[in-house]
Amino acid sequence: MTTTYVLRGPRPLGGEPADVVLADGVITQIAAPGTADVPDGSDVVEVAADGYVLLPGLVDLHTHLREPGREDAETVASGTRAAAAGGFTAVHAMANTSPVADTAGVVEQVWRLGQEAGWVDVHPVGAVTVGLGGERLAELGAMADSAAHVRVFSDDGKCVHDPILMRRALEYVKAFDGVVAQHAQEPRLTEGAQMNEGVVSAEIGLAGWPAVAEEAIIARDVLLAEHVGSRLHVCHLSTAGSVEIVRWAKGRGIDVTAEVTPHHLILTDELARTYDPTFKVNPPLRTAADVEAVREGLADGTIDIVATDHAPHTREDKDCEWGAAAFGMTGLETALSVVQSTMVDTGRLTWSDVARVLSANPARIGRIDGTQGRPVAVGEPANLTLVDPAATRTVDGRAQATASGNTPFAGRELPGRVVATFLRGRATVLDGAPVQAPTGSTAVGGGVR
Ligand SMILES: NC(=O)N[C@@H](CC(=O)O)C(=O)O
Ligand SMILES: [Zn+2]
Ligand SMILES: [Zn+2]
Repeated sequence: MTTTYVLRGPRPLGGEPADVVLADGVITQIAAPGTADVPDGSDVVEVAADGYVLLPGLVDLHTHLREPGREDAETVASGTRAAAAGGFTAVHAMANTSPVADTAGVVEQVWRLGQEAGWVDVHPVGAVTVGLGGERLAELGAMADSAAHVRVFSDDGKCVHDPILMRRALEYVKAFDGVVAQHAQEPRLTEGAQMNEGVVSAEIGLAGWPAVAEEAIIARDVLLAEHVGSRLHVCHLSTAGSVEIVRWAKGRGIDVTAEVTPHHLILTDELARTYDPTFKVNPPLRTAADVEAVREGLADGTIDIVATDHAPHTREDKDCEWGAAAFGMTGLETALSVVQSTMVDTGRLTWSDVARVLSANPARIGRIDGTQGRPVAVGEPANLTLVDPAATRTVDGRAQATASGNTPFAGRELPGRVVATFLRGRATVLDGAPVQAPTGSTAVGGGVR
């Protein structure tokens, strides 16, 4: 018999308090506090949730799980456990593994590993080009038709810079309502780049990565998407100019969506002065004016989602001098807190907006909105996250569930704590801690069927 959970008094989407009952994988009751009928004779767990906010399970469109190939940095099991701890019930796993996820075989392997781990639904992203080489289109159709039902395609880590290939990819994915998620980085303008190009890079003498290297690709790609009538997603947008281009493109009716990472909502290139490679990331941390622009873009809907770009790296790849260190920072376990701190506690987003940018919209863009990113309503799958917004915590990299310690928030105090996460009614996190590895899940592949 499965456990029935009775959540006492949480505020769904930050609204009025209610009792919420989860049974047999779905939400079976939403009732006035104290009035929910508790079924007799079943295995019932009551969760005191006064003052907590109940959100739909979070969905990440951009996670690096590193398996296959770099299991020393993260595995599907460790990364998805971290995801559950951060309040997620689904993640899209980026294709820059080794081997690259550019065939039906590799995406099915990642999808199966996700099912076996059972922490969240894992939806593999397929590579756009063979081996992320930027020269030949991968077998997008075979990945789409595979058991993994791939709908998101990306060479993330690398930019699809050849305009002919980008055009063909955009045309190709239309056949199965897929999307190309572009890592927008003009390679020639960023050769040797180590950080944002600006006042700080000039002062400390690190090679700069200019905003125009991102903006030029986004401008090109929205025009290509318009030309071929396809769907484009912009990964980890980071500059004020990029926000303006996406705003213009949407105004023109172009089918473009965009994401911002938690770190680009809060951190700036001033942190490079520490020469601590924890702050080395692609795209680089930008200026305070850019941070303000991405917050504004997220608040006004120009930016559709927050995606973590969780990029775990081993100690060897990060504990070295800045120039030699890998690009990337972890994010699954701090994302919601950063969004609360920068957007909710500042009055720029409501909790209902948070549900939109961290659950409904990413599920829709990834075409998994049949099962994830659903409303908190009776009859819906019980994919839920219970958050205590009044809690504060000091981030301890070593105490996290991810196998890698490269969090940029170590030692920082952040608001909010994920108290519980439910995947189809089964608790993956309770009392703020991942619950013993669940045995397999009933995850279905992504995409519309
Ligand atoms: N964000 C990063 O700095 N690194 C990512 C690649 C990427 O997202 O471009 C990684 O795979 O490590
Ligand atoms: Zn990227
Ligand atoms: Zn990435």
